[in-house]
This record gives sequence, C-alpha cells and structure tokens, in this order.
Amino acid sequence: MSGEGNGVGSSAGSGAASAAAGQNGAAGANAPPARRQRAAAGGGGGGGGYAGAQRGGYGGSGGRSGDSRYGGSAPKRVWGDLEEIAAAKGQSSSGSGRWGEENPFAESGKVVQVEIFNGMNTGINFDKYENIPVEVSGRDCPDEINSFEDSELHTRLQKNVSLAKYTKPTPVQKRAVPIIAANRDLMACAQTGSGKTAAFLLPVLNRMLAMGGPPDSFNHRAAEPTSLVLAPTRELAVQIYEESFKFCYKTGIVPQVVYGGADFRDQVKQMQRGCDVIVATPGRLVDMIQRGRISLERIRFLTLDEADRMLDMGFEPQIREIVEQCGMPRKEDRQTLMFSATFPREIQQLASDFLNDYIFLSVGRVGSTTDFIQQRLEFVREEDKRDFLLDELNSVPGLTLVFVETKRGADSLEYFLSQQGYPATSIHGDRSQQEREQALKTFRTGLTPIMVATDVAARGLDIPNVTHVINYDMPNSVDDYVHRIGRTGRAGNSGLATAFVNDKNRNLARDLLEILSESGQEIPAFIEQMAAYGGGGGGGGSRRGGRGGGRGGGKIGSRDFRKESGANSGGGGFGAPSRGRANGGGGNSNYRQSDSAW
Ligand SMILES: Nc1ncnc2c1ncn2[C@@H]1O[C@H](COP(=O)(O)OP(=O)(O)OP(=O)(O)O)[C@@H](O)[C@H]1O
Repeated sequence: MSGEGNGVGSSAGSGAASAAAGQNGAAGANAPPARRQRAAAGGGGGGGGYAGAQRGGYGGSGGRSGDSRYGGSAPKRVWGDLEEIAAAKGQSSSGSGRWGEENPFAESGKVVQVEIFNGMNTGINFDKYENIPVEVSGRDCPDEINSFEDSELHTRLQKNVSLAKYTKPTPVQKRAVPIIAANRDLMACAQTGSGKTAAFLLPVLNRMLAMGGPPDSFNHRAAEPTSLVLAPTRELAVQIYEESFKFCYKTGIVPQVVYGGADFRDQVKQMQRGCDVIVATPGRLVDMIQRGRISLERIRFLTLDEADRMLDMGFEPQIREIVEQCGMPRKEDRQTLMFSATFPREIQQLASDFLNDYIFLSVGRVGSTTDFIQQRLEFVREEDKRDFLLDELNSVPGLTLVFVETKRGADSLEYFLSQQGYPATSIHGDRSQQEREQALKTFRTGLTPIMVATDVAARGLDIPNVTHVINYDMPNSVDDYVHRIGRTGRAGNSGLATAFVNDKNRNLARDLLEILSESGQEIPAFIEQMAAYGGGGGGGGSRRGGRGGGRGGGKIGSRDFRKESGANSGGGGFGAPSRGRANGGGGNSNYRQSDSAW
C-alpha cells in the first residue's frame, strides 16, 4: 500500500502541497485537497483502493473495466450532480454515482468538501470591477451574463461555485462564460487576479456535462482526456488543477495534472484512475505523448493559460508540436481558448493560427495593472539595492515577493537575507521540484514571509495575502512587470509594488510611464526624464523588439490585432504566419528566447 500511497502523493497531488497549504493553512492539513480526497478514498487500499473503486480493479485484471470493449464489470460512469443522483437512488448523499458502492467521498463527504473549498476569498472586493471597460470583437458575440444563475451552468457547477464562495461573476467571467458556452473560440485578456481561471474552467466543464459527460478517459495504456489546459510553469499547472478539482467536485469528471520534475510513473498511475481534464506543462506532456501514455485524439477543449508566454519563442515549437503533430483534432473540430493578462500584437497574430473564427475579449485595458495595486518606482543604483531592500522589508509587513533577474542572484539574495536574520526562501528553475514546493509552502503559510524569485513565479500564481511585490531587478519587458506585480492586489484586495529602477532599465522607461499614468499612479521625475531621453520603445530585450514606433513601441497589444490590420474575423486570413515558419524557428527573431532565469 505504501508504495501506491506514496505514488499518489508524489505525483498529481505533490506539487499541490503548497497551494493547499495556503488554502488550508488554518486547518493545518499539509496534503492538498486532491491528495486528501484520494487518501480518504483509499481506505484500506491506499491509492490503489481508489483506483479499484473507480475502475473496478483496472490494474489487477489488465483489462479496462467499465468499458464494454474489455468486458469489465465496473460501475457505469455517471456524470452530473452525483449527490442528487445518489439521493434519487436512495443512497447516502455522499455515496454512489460514478464510483458505485465504493465512492471515495462516501466515508468523508463533508470533511472532503470543507477541505476542498476551505479558506478561499476572504475580503474580496470585486464590486470595484463593475465599471471596467470591455472590448469585444468577432462576429455574433453572445450577451454577457450578470449572475452565475444567468449562466445556465449545470446545477452541480452552480453548487460548486457557491461552495467556492463566488457570489457573482467577475467581468471576465461575465463575458467569457457565455462565449465559451456558445462553442466559440476565444482570445481573452484580463487583468491579473481577475478570475480568468474560473472563466475558462466553468464553461468547459459545463460543456463536458452537457455533452453527456466525457468519453472514457483511459484507453488500455494511454489517457485520453477530453480537455487539455496548458500552463507555462509547474506551480501554475498545479494551481489550475486545484481549481479544476474544486469545480469538478461531485460531477464525475476527473482532472489530473502532469508536470516535469515529478515522478513519471506516479503520474501515469494517477491517470489510470481517470483523466477527463488534463492540466499540463508542455515538456512533460510531450514526453507522455511520445511514450504513448497520453493521447490527444479525443481533445475537444484546448486552453492555453498565460497564452502569450506559451507562444513566445520559449514554448512555441512545443505548443505547435502538441497542437499540430500529436493527433489533436483540427481547430475546426475542437474549441480553443487563450487567456492572459497581456497579449502582444505579434503573439496574437501567431495565436490566430490555432484559433477558429474566434472572439477577442479585452477586459480593462489589456496588460494594464489593477487599481488595487499601488506602484512605487525608486531610483536605486545596483550597489545600493540591498540596503534599500532591507528598508522596504522593515517598513512593509506581510508576505513579500522579491523578484530578481537570475537564479544565482536569487540564491545569493536569499543567503544575504538569511544572514541578516530575515526569514527568506527562494524559488527558481535550478531548484528541485521538492525545494520549489517547499519554498511555496513556507511562503504561503508565512513561515518564511519573504520569497526571492525569478520569473518562474511571475505568472498566474494566486497566493493570498501577498502585500508587497518588490522588483529588485526589473524584468526585460513591461509585460513581465505587469504579471509580476499582479502577484499582489489580487481578487480585489489591495497591494503594494515597489520597483528598483536605474539606468540599466532605460529601455522600459516609456512603457512604465504609460502604465503608471493610465492607472493614476504617482510618476517620479526620473522616469519622465528617462523616457524623454529615448527610454524604451520596444528595444533592448523586449519581446516585441521589432515593433518600435508609436507610443514607445513595445506596448501591449491592447486591441484585437485583426481590427488594426483591417482583416475580417475568420481566424485565418489576417496575415497569420505560415505554419512552417515557427517550427524551425526561422524568421521569428522578434520573439524573445526562453528566459534563462526560469
Ligand atoms: N467570481 C468570483 N468571486 C470571488 N472570487 C473569485 C471569483 N473568481 C475568481 N475568484 C478568486 O480570485 C482569485 C484570482 O483568480 P485567478 O487566479 O483565476 O486570477 P487570474 O485572472 O487568472 O490571475 P493571473 O492573471 O495572475 O493568472 C482566486 O483566488 C479565485 O479563487
């Protein structure tokens, strides 16, 4: 049992430990909800018990129980509101459904529910988002919804939304939910922390339920998911998985996560327990596909979270391979969704290769920061940074995220802070997965309230109570700046972002000036001077290096590029790059190479 049990822990659930620690901190439970749920399910048989329950002895017989092709005898899969289905059959409210007599929720339904939905969304102030400007383009865009009740979400999903304490949809949810429900492809930009994850998860799960539930998701050797979500970092993949776990609760739909740095075989074992929704980082996914452990042939829904990052030079060849060369249905036969807070024009153009007749949605000024973040720019010479940092740490209490440029820089700053008696940890691409998880966990729980990070932590991570983000080293592009500072001021809470700027960052000056002025922030004189003397405009390390011109060039693609290029909304035909181009990498020099800091 222990081997199996460990397997459960160290695969899908393992990376989630940190996320769960934050959500369940008060309860003191270290395991993530998913893992706890499985543990509860395991009973006498550990992880294997769950597998057995779900798949009727899948592993033992070598057959595919529950699937008539294999003559198995496992309970037929059931989707919907498993609680209601069970009640109708006169079974216990937490019993039955897809899992038949051995439902993993059976023993601990209420406890599991509390653990999965515990500790979310305190003090959220989404009211302030109400009047945010929205831009929608593309043909026949469905009307927005004003409440979750309007959304025609399945009753079980509505219940899960309530359990998650979401009382009303955020602006991006109001728009995206009906668009996705109408089976339209979508490219969506909305501010950091504005609820993009639920904006794609909820309608996709709803469509899966409306389709009568996904087909069986394991074909003898390979998992055959219906929905694929791609994310750029392991931590973000785990976080999205945690969200999907929450919304899948008692629907019968099984989410899984695969990412590098965790045991391959454990992840395969995990998927044998069902895999309707797979959240993945690209590298591990390609590996799984090549080894015949995941098939994309049944993918019906493809989501790229942090899509601009996924399609820049670092990931684009892998994404293209996954989408175009691994048996995934053509774009006409799947629904493709892309979400990010920033969407540069060139990346939009590239993205349109993967989208079919899509709607472009921009909530708030694309790539803008939220009003909930107070931004401060300080002129700090390289040699003075450590002193300034200590001053900042002394004056602002709470969880502080310090961004640096390089992995070595992160190690050295963490060491320095520890030497000075500050409880700090660090996260970057050279640390082992276990170390990364541990760092996130001690940060979330406040054991080490200072975390030094490279850009690996810049996107998507939803850590409650981060009061202060310090850009000790400025990033290469203003998009990265926007994502980094978005780790505070989340979900309507307020936060502070301080940046140490000096002559090295001249290339960002104009973009920073623009970001500060549009969000009504104080503009320091030195930034105006830097900007006036040629500071910025898409040069020097900006991903959009070739753009130049205009208001400082290099600016975030705030509008549907199809409008700018005067094209129609047909997905193709916008001068989108040819497919051959990106694979070889030729002719793509505008895009930044993968950031080595990761
Ligand atoms: N309708 C809602 N009501 C209350 N809380 C919500 C709602 N939607 C999302 N949230 C919460 O808001 C927080 C931010 O959501 P999420 O992480 O999806 O933001 P995001 O837009 O993806 O941010 P980023 O751009 O940084 O990735 C999460 O804690 C989420 O649970």
